Amino acid sequence: MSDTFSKQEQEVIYRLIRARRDIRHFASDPVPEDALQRILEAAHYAPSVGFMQPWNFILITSQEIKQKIKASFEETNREQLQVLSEDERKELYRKLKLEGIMEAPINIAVTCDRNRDAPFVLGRSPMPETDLYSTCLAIQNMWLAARAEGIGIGWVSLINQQEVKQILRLPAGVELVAYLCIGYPTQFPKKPMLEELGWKSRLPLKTLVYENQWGQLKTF
Ligand SMILES: Cc1cc2c(cc1C)N(C[C@H](O)[C@H](O)[C@H](O)COP(=O)(O)O)c1[nH]c(=O)[nH]c(=O)c1N2
Repeated sequence: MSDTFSKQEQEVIYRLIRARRDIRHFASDPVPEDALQRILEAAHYAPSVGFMQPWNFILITSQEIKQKIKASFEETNREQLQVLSEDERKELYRKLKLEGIMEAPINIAVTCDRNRDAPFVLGRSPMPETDLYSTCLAIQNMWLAARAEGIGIGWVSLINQQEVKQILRLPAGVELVAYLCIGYPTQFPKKPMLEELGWKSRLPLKTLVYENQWGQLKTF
């Protein structure tokens, strides 16, 4: 295997990054086992603090468990609606579909075992949350690999974390990082749904790059 990437390969990765979407509408077609295996392997190749590899993946297909998670979503979503005060924004929020728990053929809970390799994880002590950040990197790898396979992933954080930890019987020290819905999407929209529906737009990159902020620097 060559250790350089051709122009064509480079284009593929940038196209993939832009084409990835958060998916809430799923078809009922099952996810092939070999594709799921590749997606999980992609996750497992993520970088991690001290090479800790703190993640685990809980595959959920049980209707009963999904229903319990969906109930947690519904309650949390109702609470969030109450937090919104402006009428217009509230109306828009009400229209958003923010999960596909029951429709997605597989749900995956991604966890972080904070005690793995304890007590000494190289590089974690000064920034204790780096094990959680590592787990998020694994999730992004999954998201991209799934997109390459034509499979969609939707992240659902509108759930009660403690309640879901109990439903999934996570042991002490194991944190729930993400609850994901996985399956073939009805479509991959060109833009984020929140952008399409006018909730929020993508910020211009140049407003986020602080060039020469210390004055004396000429170049980065
Ligand atoms: C940590 C975290 C948590 C959530 C999300 C994402 C991430 C990274 N997103 C998806 C989010 O709305 C989406 O990524 C952005 O709107 C941008 O859209 P694309 O992902 O580019 O399609 C998300 N979406 C949703 O419908 N319900 C949810 O609860 C969440 N929660």
